[in-house]
Amino acid sequence: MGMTSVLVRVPASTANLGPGFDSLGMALSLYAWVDMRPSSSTVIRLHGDGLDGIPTDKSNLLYKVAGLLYEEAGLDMPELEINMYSEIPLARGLGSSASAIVGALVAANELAGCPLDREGLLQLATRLEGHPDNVGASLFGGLIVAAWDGSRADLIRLEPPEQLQAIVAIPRFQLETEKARHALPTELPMADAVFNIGRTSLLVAALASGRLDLISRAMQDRLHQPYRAPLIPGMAEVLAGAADHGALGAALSGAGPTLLAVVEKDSPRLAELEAFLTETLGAAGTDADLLRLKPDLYGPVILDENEAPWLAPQGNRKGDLQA
Ligand SMILES: Nc1ncnc2c1ncn2[C@@H]1O[C@H](COP(=O)(O)OP(=O)(O)O)[C@@H](O)[C@H]1O
Ligand SMILES: N[C@@H](CCOP(=O)(O)O)C(=O)O
Repeated sequence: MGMTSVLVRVPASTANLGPGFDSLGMALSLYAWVDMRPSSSTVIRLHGDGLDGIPTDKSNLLYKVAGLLYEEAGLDMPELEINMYSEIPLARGLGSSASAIVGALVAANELAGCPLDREGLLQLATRLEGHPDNVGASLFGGLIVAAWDGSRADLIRLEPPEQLQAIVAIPRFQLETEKARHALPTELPMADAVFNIGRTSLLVAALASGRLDLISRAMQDRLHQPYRAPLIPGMAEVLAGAADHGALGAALSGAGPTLLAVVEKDSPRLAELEAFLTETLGAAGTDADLLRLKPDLYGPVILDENEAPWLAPQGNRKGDLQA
């Protein structure tokens, strides 16, 4: 017997972490909330202005994903009342679509009496998103290393180093993941493939063993970032200079346009790094908003329905870390 209503909070994610294209991801302390309950007719409410333009009829992603969960479980889907609020900006490289997919899957799974375990949810979510890095991070929290062969995802979750935090610079324009994937070549030189295998392996080992000193070199990439850089004015300069301004490493977040700088907790150079990010992007004509975030360690969390953010006015998001 399932629950009669479910409110779930799901973290954003940053995919790739540089070289780990479609394989590495980290959950971030920026969230989406999905509430789902059976109803006499289907109603979808999107709260706040962050989800403007998203349909609220049965073509909505959340509704369709809930339907797939019921289908996978071999159950009839009831009409649903769905409410969602999100802090995760759309199409900026912070996994908004993955958080919506994971939120809808977890909520529908709870309503249906948990026919799928988390592993089953990962397989379904990866099939829907097409790559496991964002959905894996949103579903498990922390750092994830994943592989996908088109039909099966294998994933290991790692605890992020305690000292690791992040600054994201979010440009004020959208870049659909699909468009940023079309910028990629269909073939790569062998030397570039070898370069990425070395950096990805080193990055996973550095993160697993807390070798923060290696992160900057391990986050280099030749597989996707050089091809996506022309889509984001100032990106190449940010990636080249961030380590000189106090970052442990820097990468394009997911398919962009957001840029991720990994920083050490309590670093005295955060303000210097933020000024560098804003000025470098600004000089290239890219206005961006900065957030200080932590890794999210939990993935989806079921909350009491009174904790829905649409029940209370939202303040402006400033990020989690101390200035
Ligand atoms: N809550 C939601 N409901 C419906 N569709 C959503 C929701 N969140 C995201 N999406 C869809 O996902 C798209 C963004 O996904 P994508 O291009 O992969 O970028 P990202 O995942 O980096 O934000 C949006 O333009 C929208 O079509
Ligand atoms: N590995 C994918 C990640 C896309 O992430 P998103 O947050 O931009 O949806 C890619 O690099 O295309």
